[in-house]
Amino acid sequence: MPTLPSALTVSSSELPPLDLFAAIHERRTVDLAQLRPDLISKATLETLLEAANWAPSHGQTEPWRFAVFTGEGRGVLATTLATSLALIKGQTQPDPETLRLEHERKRLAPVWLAVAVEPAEKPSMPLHEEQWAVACAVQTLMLAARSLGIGSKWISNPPSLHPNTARSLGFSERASMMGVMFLGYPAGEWPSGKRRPVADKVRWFEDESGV
Ligand SMILES: Cc1cc2nc3c(=O)[nH]c(=O)nc-3n(C[C@H](O)[C@H](O)[C@H](O)COP(=O)(O)O)c2cc1C
Repeated sequence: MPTLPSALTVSSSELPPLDLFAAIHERRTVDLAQLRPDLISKATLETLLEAANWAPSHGQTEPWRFAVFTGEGRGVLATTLATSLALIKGQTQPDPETLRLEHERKRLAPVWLAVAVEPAEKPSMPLHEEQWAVACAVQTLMLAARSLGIGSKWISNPPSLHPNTARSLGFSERASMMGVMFLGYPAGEWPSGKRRPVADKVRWFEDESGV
């Protein structure tokens, strides 16, 4: 089993962590319907958040903010997202059926996270750079999760980005949402992935010899 820095010691995963390149290639977005109901321990979640906290940020602003929802706590996120959806539709409150469905959906994954960006006051950076840093943190978290056999999905639908969601979940006045995520152990095979060739996305400027 590879040695991990002490802050990243795995306390609850059943399998040895995947190495970095395997986790990169095999990280896959999983669907809610593909998850086992198994819980993810708090120690494991702390390991994943600690990994995310090592993302880079311009000016060391560390603008990533997370809210974690497990167990009954998932209901807080469900009610918040249903209310944000109602506001988007010009209603003041969610209708009971939407609320019920949202709560049901939240119970399909053992862990949900809300992801926000809180731009630093000083040094002041362009918002997009702060958002890029948060995206780095999310990817780090998803790779660490994959390494421990945990699937993930990042969702950025309108309710997850709505200002009501940020305020209701207690993020600061300066913060704005970057979506929600869920985590869970997949029930069966990992979904397979596909990418167009990287060569189509890269131009090289180099010595004629190619070295
Ligand atoms: C910034 C971001 C936002 C995303 N938002 C959604 C979303 O709202 N709904 C969704 O179904 N998938 C969303 N995804 C997941 C992508 O659909 C998924 O990453 C893509 O299909 C590639 O699959 P893979 O993650 O298994 O490689 C998002 C991914 C990223 C990076």
